[in-house]
Amino acid sequence: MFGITPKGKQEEVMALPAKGHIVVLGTAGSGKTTIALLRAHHLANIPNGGKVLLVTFNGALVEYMRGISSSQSTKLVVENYHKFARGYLNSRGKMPRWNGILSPEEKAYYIEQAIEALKTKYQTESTFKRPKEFFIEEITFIEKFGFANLAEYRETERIGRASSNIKRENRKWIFAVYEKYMELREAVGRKYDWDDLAFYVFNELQDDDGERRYTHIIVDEGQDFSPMMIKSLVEAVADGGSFTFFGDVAQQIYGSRLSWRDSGVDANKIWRFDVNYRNPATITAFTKAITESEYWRQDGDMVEATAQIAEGPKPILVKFSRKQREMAWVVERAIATGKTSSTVIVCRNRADIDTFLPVLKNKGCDATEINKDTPGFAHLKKVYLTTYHAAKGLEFDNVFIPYLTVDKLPDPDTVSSAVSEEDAYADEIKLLYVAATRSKYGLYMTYSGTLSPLFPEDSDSYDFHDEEDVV
Ligand SMILES: Nc1ncnc2c1ncn2[C@@H]1O[C@H](COP(=O)(O)OP(=O)(O)OP(=O)(O)O)[C@@H](O)[C@H]1O
Repeated sequence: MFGITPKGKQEEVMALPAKGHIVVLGTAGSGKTTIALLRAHHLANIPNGGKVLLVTFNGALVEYMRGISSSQSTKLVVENYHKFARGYLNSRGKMPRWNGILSPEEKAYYIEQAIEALKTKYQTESTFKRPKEFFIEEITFIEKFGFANLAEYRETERIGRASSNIKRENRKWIFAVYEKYMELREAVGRKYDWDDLAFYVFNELQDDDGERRYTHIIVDEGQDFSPMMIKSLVEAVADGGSFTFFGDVAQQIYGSRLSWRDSGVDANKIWRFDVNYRNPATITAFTKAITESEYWRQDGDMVEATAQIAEGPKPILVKFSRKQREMAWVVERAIATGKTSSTVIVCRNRADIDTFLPVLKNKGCDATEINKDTPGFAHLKKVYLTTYHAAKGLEFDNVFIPYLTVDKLPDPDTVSSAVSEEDAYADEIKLLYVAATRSKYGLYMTYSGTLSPLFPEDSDSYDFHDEEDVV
């Protein structure tokens, strides 16, 4: 499949027996997705073997994987976690046909109602004066861990998070809000939210002694799966089958900061992929500088690249006097590189994509936006537009990252709704890392105004230009 020969540790992982738990941690571009796909095909082709589920986080990556694997095998299913979860609960008659899962906004609403109810009941308790975001984050943590009761929640250690300094005796109040929230949502017939779906899948699987659909389950981008999501997938594997986890903690961008190590995966050895097959050494030097920022949270599971295969120019950062000029330059350059290579403009949010799309179209450029619905994204020689989040797992010859200003990165809305600024900065800087590591060749970054504090300013890992140098 797609003409790649696994090398070194990749080859060793390919040769592992088709049973038990396997954990692969790898740096960006080290072939995690590639080996996940190759291994999935290999397992699906075992004569008389069972079905294989390859599961990942975002929809764009699912499409990308389906596109590059061009598999017709009915024994291999590639989908995102939520599709698996909904499908499974549905097969057990546990998924309401309509409105089964609360949206994040609805979840916030019911949590707020729960806080209000408890505030009225316990008027002197100061915990209830904390902002709603604090409760949302804490309840989401409870859900992602799948604590069944207060005792389990109270016992757990919260490490490395600013919000971890909640006194243990106060956790009962947070748990009370959680229980009230559950009561309120049940009263309106809503069974799940996106963060506790996995908990119900896990419980359902534990009660389900029917035959398992999948003999082998492989997770790609596993760093963004909650412990409960992983537990449920492990539980979904048929007896005698295998569970393989691929992940990169440096690319954990969905804000959970929880570790796969809390999910009970039992691998006797951790495989570390440390050869970067995608980014040239010039880009790896730049992304390493990102990880040396004061905002970057170190994690012992992070794997650094020890070798690179690709070659390319040094990344550039261009400063513009005005945003219009910045946009005009990015559009012009992206159209130029898009004629001969796959090129992407990566934005912090959809609104920024919307500012680029009409300008590109006006210039006759048939740019494609990549989002969860984009079918079969491929490395076509053209211009793509995407968000930092949806770029995850993908790769392009040339990457443009515009608007790297203090008012865009970190995203002000994310910072203001986060429990602590420190946590928000630690999450947002990973977005920059993810975007920069998408490039196989060129990396062009721009800003007008004040540069984002998340950008590694004092670094010789990129070339700085004023707009006069480039226009
Ligand atoms: N053994 C190999 N030989 C040649 N090319 C390889 C090999 N392994 C991976 N590649 C190429 O390296 C690039 C990165 O691979 P892949 O997308 O699988 O990495 P990844 O670890 O999933 O990256 P990320 O986590 O950054 O998304 C791809 O273009 C892939 O084809």
